[in-house]
Amino acid sequence: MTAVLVLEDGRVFHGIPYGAEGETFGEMVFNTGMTGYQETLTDPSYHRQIVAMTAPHIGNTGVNDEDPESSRVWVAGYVVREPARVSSSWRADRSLDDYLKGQGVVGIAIAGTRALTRHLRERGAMRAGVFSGAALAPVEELLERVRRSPAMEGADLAEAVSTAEPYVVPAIGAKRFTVAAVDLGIKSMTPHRMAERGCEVHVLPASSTAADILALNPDGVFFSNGPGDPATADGPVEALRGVLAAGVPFFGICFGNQIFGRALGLGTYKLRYGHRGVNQPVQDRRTGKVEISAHNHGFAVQAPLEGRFDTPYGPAEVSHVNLNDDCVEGLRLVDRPAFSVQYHPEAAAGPHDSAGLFDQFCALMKGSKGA
Ligand SMILES: NC(=O)CC[C@H](N)C(=O)O
Repeated sequence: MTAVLVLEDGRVFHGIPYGAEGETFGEMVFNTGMTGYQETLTDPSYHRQIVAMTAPHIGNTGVNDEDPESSRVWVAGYVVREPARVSSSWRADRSLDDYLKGQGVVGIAIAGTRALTRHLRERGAMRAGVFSGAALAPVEELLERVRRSPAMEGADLAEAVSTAEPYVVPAIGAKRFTVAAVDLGIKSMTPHRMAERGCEVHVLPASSTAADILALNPDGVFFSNGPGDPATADGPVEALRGVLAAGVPFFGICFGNQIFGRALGLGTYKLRYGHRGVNQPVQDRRTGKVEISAHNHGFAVQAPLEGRFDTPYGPAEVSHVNLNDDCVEGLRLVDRPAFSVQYHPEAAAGPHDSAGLFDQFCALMKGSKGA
Protein backbone atom coordinates (compact mmCIF):
# COMPACT_ATOMS: atom_id res chain seq x y z
CA MET A 1 0.00 0.00 0.00
CA THR A 2 1.43 3.35 -0.95
CA ALA A 3 0.34 6.94 -0.82
CA VAL A 4 1.97 10.06 -2.19
CA LEU A 5 2.02 13.72 -1.13
CA VAL A 6 2.67 16.08 -4.05
CA LEU A 7 3.47 19.75 -3.50
CA GLU A 8 2.71 22.34 -6.13
CA ASP A 9 6.43 23.10 -6.64
CA GLY A 10 7.09 19.48 -7.61
CA ARG A 11 8.42 18.17 -4.28
CA VAL A 12 7.09 14.66 -3.65
CA PHE A 13 6.90 12.54 -0.48
CA HIS A 14 6.06 8.84 -0.63
CA GLY A 15 4.43 7.12 2.32
CA ILE A 16 1.63 4.86 3.43
CA PRO A 17 -2.08 5.67 3.57
CA TYR A 18 -3.45 6.90 6.91
CA GLY A 19 -7.20 7.30 7.40
CA ALA A 20 -9.26 7.13 4.21
CA GLU A 21 -7.83 6.34 0.78
CA GLY A 22 -8.52 8.53 -2.24
CA GLU A 23 -7.38 12.00 -3.19
CA THR A 24 -7.56 15.38 -1.53
CA PHE A 25 -6.30 18.90 -2.23
CA GLY A 26 -5.57 21.91 -0.05
CA GLU A 27 -3.01 24.38 1.18
CA MET A 28 -0.08 22.47 2.75
CA VAL A 29 0.63 23.79 6.26
CA PHE A 30 2.33 22.47 9.39
CA ASN A 31 1.25 22.47 13.02
CA THR A 32 3.83 22.31 15.81
CA GLY A 33 1.44 21.36 18.65
CA MET A 34 2.56 18.44 20.79
CA THR A 35 -1.02 18.03 22.05
CA GLY A 36 -4.51 18.71 20.78
CA TYR A 37 -4.71 16.80 17.50
CA GLN A 38 -8.46 16.30 17.93
CA GLU A 39 -8.99 20.03 18.40
CA THR A 40 -6.83 20.73 15.35
CA LEU A 41 -8.67 18.27 13.14
CA THR A 42 -12.09 19.69 14.05
CA ASP A 43 -11.14 23.40 13.91
CA PRO A 44 -13.18 24.90 11.02
CA SER A 45 -10.32 27.35 10.33
CA TYR A 46 -8.45 24.41 8.75
CA HIS A 47 -11.08 24.04 6.00
CA ARG A 48 -9.26 23.43 2.68
CA GLN A 49 -5.86 22.93 4.35
CA ILE A 50 -3.77 19.76 4.48
CA VAL A 51 -2.17 19.74 7.92
CA ALA A 52 1.17 18.11 8.70
CA MET A 53 1.93 17.46 12.36
CA THR A 54 5.55 18.03 13.38
CA ALA A 55 5.07 15.99 16.59
CA PRO A 56 6.37 12.58 15.50
CA HIS A 57 3.74 10.37 17.18
CA ILE A 58 0.13 11.13 16.44
CA GLY A 59 -2.94 9.22 17.64
CA ASN A 60 -1.42 7.96 20.91
CA THR A 61 -4.46 8.88 22.99
CA GLY A 62 -7.03 7.93 20.34
CA VAL A 63 -10.19 9.95 19.81
CA ASN A 64 -12.98 10.73 22.29
CA ASP A 65 -16.41 12.31 21.95
CA GLU A 66 -15.73 15.27 24.26
CA ASP A 67 -12.78 17.07 22.68
CA PRO A 68 -13.95 17.98 19.13
CA GLU A 69 -14.24 21.71 18.44
CA SER A 70 -17.08 21.16 15.96
CA SER A 71 -19.28 18.35 14.62
CA ARG A 72 -16.80 17.13 11.99
CA VAL A 73 -13.22 16.97 10.86
CA TRP A 74 -12.42 20.05 8.75
CA VAL A 75 -8.83 19.51 7.64
CA ALA A 76 -8.73 18.60 3.97
CA GLY A 77 -5.96 16.06 4.54
CA TYR A 78 -3.66 14.87 7.29
CA VAL A 79 0.09 14.20 7.22
CA VAL A 80 1.81 12.45 10.13
CA ARG A 81 5.14 10.80 10.74
CA GLU A 82 4.31 7.77 12.84
CA PRO A 83 0.68 6.87 13.53
CA ALA A 84 0.14 5.26 16.93
CA ARG A 85 -0.54 1.56 16.69
CA VAL A 86 -2.55 1.52 19.92
CA SER A 87 -4.80 4.16 21.50
CA SER A 88 -3.71 4.52 25.08
CA SER A 89 -6.15 6.58 27.14
CA TRP A 90 -9.14 5.83 29.35
CA ARG A 91 -10.96 8.57 27.46
CA ALA A 92 -10.47 7.01 24.02
CA ASP A 93 -13.63 5.87 22.23
CA ARG A 94 -11.86 4.82 18.99
CA SER A 95 -8.55 5.03 17.18
CA LEU A 96 -7.58 8.09 15.18
CA ASP A 97 -7.12 5.95 12.07
CA ASP A 98 -10.72 4.65 12.32
CA TYR A 99 -12.02 8.15 13.02
CA LEU A 100 -10.31 9.58 9.94
CA LYS A 101 -11.58 6.66 7.83
CA GLY A 102 -15.11 7.17 9.18
CA GLN A 103 -15.02 10.85 8.22
CA GLY A 104 -13.46 10.16 4.81
CA VAL A 105 -10.31 12.16 5.59
CA VAL A 106 -7.44 11.20 3.29
CA GLY A 107 -4.12 11.09 5.11
CA ILE A 108 -0.59 9.86 4.69
CA ALA A 109 2.24 8.78 6.98
CA ILE A 110 5.64 9.89 5.69
CA ALA A 111 9.10 9.55 7.19
CA GLY A 112 10.02 13.13 6.27
CA THR A 113 7.67 15.45 8.21
CA ARG A 114 10.78 17.35 9.29
CA ALA A 115 11.97 17.75 5.69
CA LEU A 116 8.45 18.78 4.67
CA THR A 117 8.30 21.41 7.43
CA ARG A 118 11.71 22.84 6.51
CA HIS A 119 10.62 22.98 2.87
CA LEU A 120 7.43 24.90 3.74
CA ARG A 121 9.38 27.19 6.06
CA GLU A 122 11.74 28.14 3.22
CA ARG A 123 9.32 28.14 0.27
CA GLY A 124 6.09 29.03 2.07
CA ALA A 125 2.71 27.35 2.37
CA MET A 126 1.60 26.07 -1.04
CA ARG A 127 -1.02 23.91 -2.72
CA ALA A 128 -0.68 20.17 -2.35
CA GLY A 129 -2.50 16.88 -2.86
CA VAL A 130 -2.50 13.50 -1.12
CA PHE A 131 -3.23 10.48 -3.29
CA SER A 132 -3.71 6.78 -2.51
CA GLY A 133 -5.67 3.74 -3.70
CA ALA A 134 -7.52 4.26 -6.96
CA ALA A 135 -6.37 7.90 -7.15
CA LEU A 136 -2.70 6.95 -7.67
CA ALA A 137 -1.27 7.89 -11.08
CA PRO A 138 2.10 8.97 -12.49
CA VAL A 139 3.50 11.89 -10.45
CA GLU A 140 3.42 14.33 -13.42
CA GLU A 141 -0.32 13.74 -13.70
CA LEU A 142 -0.86 14.22 -9.94
CA LEU A 143 1.17 17.43 -10.08
CA GLU A 144 -1.12 18.72 -12.83
CA ARG A 145 -4.14 18.01 -10.61
CA VAL A 146 -2.51 19.90 -7.71
CA ARG A 147 -1.75 22.87 -9.93
CA ARG A 148 -5.39 22.98 -11.07
CA SER A 149 -6.69 23.09 -7.45
CA PRO A 150 -7.70 26.44 -5.89
CA ALA A 151 -5.23 28.54 -3.87
CA MET A 152 -5.87 29.87 -0.33
CA GLU A 153 -5.17 33.48 -1.30
CA GLY A 154 -8.50 34.97 -2.38
CA ALA A 155 -10.55 32.09 -0.89
CA ASP A 156 -13.86 33.16 0.68
CA LEU A 157 -14.72 30.25 3.00
CA ALA A 158 -16.47 31.50 6.14
CA GLU A 159 -20.01 30.94 4.88
CA ALA A 160 -19.14 27.35 3.93
CA VAL A 161 -18.37 26.48 7.55
CA SER A 162 -20.76 28.80 9.42
CA THR A 163 -24.01 27.74 11.07
CA ALA A 164 -27.05 27.92 8.77
CA GLU A 165 -29.36 28.96 11.62
CA PRO A 166 -28.78 31.02 14.77
CA TYR A 167 -28.58 29.07 18.04
CA VAL A 168 -28.11 29.94 21.70
CA VAL A 169 -25.48 28.69 24.15
CA PRO A 170 -27.02 29.39 27.58
CA ALA A 171 -25.10 31.04 30.40
CA ILE A 172 -23.67 28.66 32.98
CA GLY A 173 -25.08 29.89 36.28
CA ALA A 174 -26.67 33.33 36.50
CA LYS A 175 -26.94 35.23 33.23
CA ARG A 176 -24.95 38.48 33.25
CA PHE A 177 -24.62 39.42 29.56
CA THR A 178 -26.16 38.83 26.14
CA VAL A 179 -23.47 38.26 23.52
CA ALA A 180 -24.04 38.15 19.75
CA ALA A 181 -21.31 35.90 18.33
CA VAL A 182 -20.86 35.88 14.57
CA ASP A 183 -19.82 32.39 13.51
CA LEU A 184 -17.17 32.60 10.79
CA GLY A 185 -15.98 29.10 11.74
CA ILE A 186 -16.41 29.21 15.51
CA LYS A 187 -14.93 26.52 17.74
CA SER A 188 -17.26 25.13 20.42
CA MET A 189 -14.91 26.07 23.26
CA THR A 190 -15.32 29.79 22.48
CA PRO A 191 -19.01 30.22 23.42
CA HIS A 192 -18.34 27.81 26.29
CA ARG A 193 -15.63 30.10 27.71
CA MET A 194 -18.08 33.00 27.55
CA ALA A 195 -20.97 30.94 29.00
CA GLU A 196 -18.73 30.04 31.95
CA ARG A 197 -18.56 33.77 32.65
CA GLY A 198 -22.33 34.27 32.64
CA CYS A 199 -22.78 35.12 28.94
CA GLU A 200 -25.82 33.93 27.03
CA VAL A 201 -24.26 33.52 23.59
CA HIS A 202 -26.40 33.95 20.48
CA VAL A 203 -24.38 32.36 17.69
CA LEU A 204 -25.26 33.94 14.33
CA PRO A 205 -24.51 32.95 10.72
CA ALA A 206 -21.54 34.54 8.92
CA SER A 207 -23.92 36.39 6.58
CA SER A 208 -25.44 38.39 9.49
CA THR A 209 -25.66 42.15 8.94
CA ALA A 210 -25.17 44.87 11.54
CA ALA A 211 -28.98 45.14 11.73
CA ASP A 212 -29.30 41.38 12.44
CA ILE A 213 -26.68 41.63 15.16
CA LEU A 214 -27.99 44.81 16.79
CA ALA A 215 -31.58 43.47 16.70
CA LEU A 216 -30.57 41.22 19.63
CA ASN A 217 -29.75 44.32 21.65
CA PRO A 218 -26.53 42.61 22.77
CA ASP A 219 -24.28 43.76 25.62
CA GLY A 220 -21.33 42.71 23.47
CA VAL A 221 -20.52 41.47 19.98
CA PHE A 222 -17.99 38.77 19.16
CA PHE A 223 -16.49 37.78 15.76
CA SER A 224 -14.91 34.31 15.65
CA ASN A 225 -11.98 32.58 14.01
CA GLY A 226 -12.54 31.15 10.54
CA PRO A 227 -10.99 29.84 7.32
CA GLY A 228 -10.00 31.68 4.17
CA ASP A 229 -8.48 34.97 3.13
CA PRO A 230 -9.65 37.93 5.28
CA ALA A 231 -9.33 40.20 2.22
CA THR A 232 -12.50 38.51 0.87
CA ALA A 233 -14.64 39.04 4.00
CA ASP A 234 -16.37 42.24 2.86
CA GLY A 235 -19.76 41.29 4.35
CA PRO A 236 -18.47 40.72 7.92
CA VAL A 237 -16.31 43.88 7.66
CA GLU A 238 -19.42 45.93 6.78
CA ALA A 239 -21.40 44.32 9.60
CA LEU A 240 -18.65 45.06 12.11
CA ARG A 241 -18.44 48.69 10.98
CA GLY A 242 -22.13 49.03 11.87
CA VAL A 243 -21.52 47.47 15.28
CA LEU A 244 -18.55 49.75 16.01
CA ALA A 245 -20.51 52.82 14.92
CA ALA A 246 -23.23 51.83 17.41
CA GLY A 247 -20.58 51.73 20.18
CA VAL A 248 -21.41 48.19 21.36
CA PRO A 249 -18.43 46.46 23.06
CA PHE A 250 -16.55 44.19 20.66
CA PHE A 251 -14.14 41.27 20.97
CA GLY A 252 -12.65 39.34 18.04
CA ILE A 253 -10.46 36.26 17.77
CA CYS A 254 -8.18 35.40 14.83
CA PHE A 255 -10.32 35.91 11.68
CA GLY A 256 -12.26 38.30 13.94
CA ASN A 257 -9.03 40.23 14.57
CA GLN A 258 -8.37 40.47 10.83
CA ILE A 259 -11.92 41.69 10.20
CA PHE A 260 -11.57 44.24 13.00
CA GLY A 261 -8.33 45.42 11.36
CA ARG A 262 -10.08 45.81 8.03
CA ALA A 263 -13.01 47.61 9.66
CA LEU A 264 -10.48 50.08 11.09
CA GLY A 265 -9.10 50.66 7.59
CA LEU A 266 -6.03 48.39 7.79
CA GLY A 267 -4.92 45.84 5.22
CA THR A 268 -4.11 42.14 5.61
CA TYR A 269 -1.38 40.04 3.98
CA LYS A 270 -0.38 36.40 3.69
CA LEU A 271 2.39 35.15 5.96
CA ARG A 272 5.00 32.91 4.35
CA TYR A 273 4.07 29.81 6.33
CA GLY A 274 1.88 31.09 9.17
CA HIS A 275 1.64 30.25 12.86
CA ARG A 276 0.05 26.94 13.83
CA GLY A 277 0.78 25.42 17.19
CA VAL A 278 0.49 25.92 20.92
CA ASN A 279 3.78 27.59 21.87
CA GLN A 280 3.81 31.04 20.28
CA PRO A 281 5.19 33.88 22.45
CA VAL A 282 2.97 36.97 22.33
CA GLN A 283 3.75 40.16 24.18
CA ASP A 284 1.13 42.48 25.63
CA ARG A 285 2.53 45.90 24.70
CA ARG A 286 0.94 47.65 27.67
CA THR A 287 2.20 45.37 30.45
CA GLY A 288 5.25 43.87 28.75
CA LYS A 289 3.96 40.47 29.88
CA VAL A 290 4.51 37.52 27.54
CA GLU A 291 1.85 34.87 27.02
CA ILE A 292 2.54 31.49 25.50
CA SER A 293 -0.42 31.01 23.21
CA ALA A 294 -2.17 28.77 20.69
CA HIS A 295 -2.21 29.96 17.06
CA ASN A 296 -3.69 29.04 13.73
CA HIS A 297 -3.31 31.75 11.17
CA GLY A 298 -1.82 32.13 7.72
CA PHE A 299 -2.70 35.81 7.28
CA ALA A 300 -1.99 38.85 9.44
CA VAL A 301 -2.99 42.49 9.82
CA GLN A 302 -0.68 45.22 8.55
CA ALA A 303 -0.47 47.97 11.17
CA PRO A 304 2.10 50.40 12.63
CA LEU A 305 3.68 48.58 15.59
CA GLU A 306 4.60 51.75 17.47
CA GLY A 307 2.28 54.53 18.55
CA ARG A 308 -1.35 55.15 17.75
CA PHE A 309 -3.09 55.46 14.42
CA ASP A 310 -6.35 57.13 13.42
CA THR A 311 -9.47 55.20 12.51
CA PRO A 312 -13.10 56.23 11.89
CA TYR A 313 -13.71 55.16 15.53
CA GLY A 314 -10.93 57.20 17.08
CA PRO A 315 -7.33 56.28 17.83
CA ALA A 316 -6.27 52.62 17.80
CA GLU A 317 -3.09 50.73 18.62
CA VAL A 318 -1.42 47.37 18.24
CA SER A 319 -1.94 45.75 21.64
CA HIS A 320 -0.04 42.47 21.12
CA VAL A 321 2.97 41.43 19.05
CA ASN A 322 4.49 38.03 18.27
CA LEU A 323 8.04 37.88 19.59
CA ASN A 324 9.13 35.36 16.93
CA ASP A 325 8.42 37.55 13.92
CA ASP A 326 6.96 40.89 15.12
CA CYS A 327 3.62 40.04 13.54
CA VAL A 328 0.54 41.96 14.79
CA GLU A 329 -1.27 39.75 17.31
CA GLY A 330 -3.82 42.16 18.76
CA LEU A 331 -5.58 45.49 18.18
CA ARG A 332 -7.61 47.81 20.33
CA LEU A 333 -9.45 51.07 20.11
CA VAL A 334 -8.10 53.51 22.66
CA ASP A 335 -11.32 55.36 23.56
CA ARG A 336 -13.95 52.75 22.76
CA PRO A 337 -14.67 49.26 24.13
CA ALA A 338 -13.34 47.20 21.22
CA PHE A 339 -10.36 44.84 20.97
CA SER A 340 -9.26 41.65 19.29
CA VAL A 341 -6.44 39.12 19.22
CA GLN A 342 -4.97 37.07 16.40
CA TYR A 343 -4.45 34.04 18.66
CA HIS A 344 -6.62 31.71 20.71
CA PRO A 345 -7.53 32.45 24.36
CA GLU A 346 -10.12 29.64 24.18
CA ALA A 347 -7.30 27.14 23.38
CA ALA A 348 -9.01 23.90 24.39
CA ALA A 349 -5.78 21.94 24.35
CA GLY A 350 -4.06 24.83 26.15
CA PRO A 351 -2.06 26.81 27.00
CA HIS A 352 -4.39 28.98 29.06
CA ASP A 353 -2.16 32.04 29.63
CA SER A 354 -4.55 34.27 27.69
CA ALA A 355 -7.90 33.05 29.10
CA GLY A 356 -8.17 36.40 30.93
CA LEU A 357 -9.08 38.08 27.62
CA PHE A 358 -12.62 36.72 28.09
CA ASP A 359 -12.71 38.48 31.47
CA GLN A 360 -11.58 41.69 29.74
CA PHE A 361 -14.50 41.35 27.31
CA CYS A 362 -16.89 40.88 30.26
CA ALA A 363 -15.38 43.91 32.00
CA LEU A 364 -15.98 46.04 28.88
CA MET A 365 -19.60 44.85 28.72
CA LYS A 366 -20.05 45.57 32.43
CA GLY A 367 -18.53 49.04 32.03
CA SER A 368 -20.72 49.89 29.10
CA LYS A 369 -23.88 48.56 30.81
CA GLY A 370 -23.12 50.72 33.84
CA ALA A 371 -22.40 53.78 31.67
N1 LIG B 1 -7.97 30.66 12.82
C1 LIG B 1 -8.33 31.69 12.07
O1 LIG B 1 -9.28 32.40 12.35
C2 LIG B 1 -7.55 31.91 10.80
C3 LIG B 1 -7.87 33.18 10.09
C4 LIG B 1 -7.41 33.18 8.64
N2 LIG B 1 -8.14 32.19 7.89
C5 LIG B 1 -5.92 32.93 8.58
O2 LIG B 1 -5.49 31.89 8.15
O3 LIG B 1 -5.15 33.78 8.95
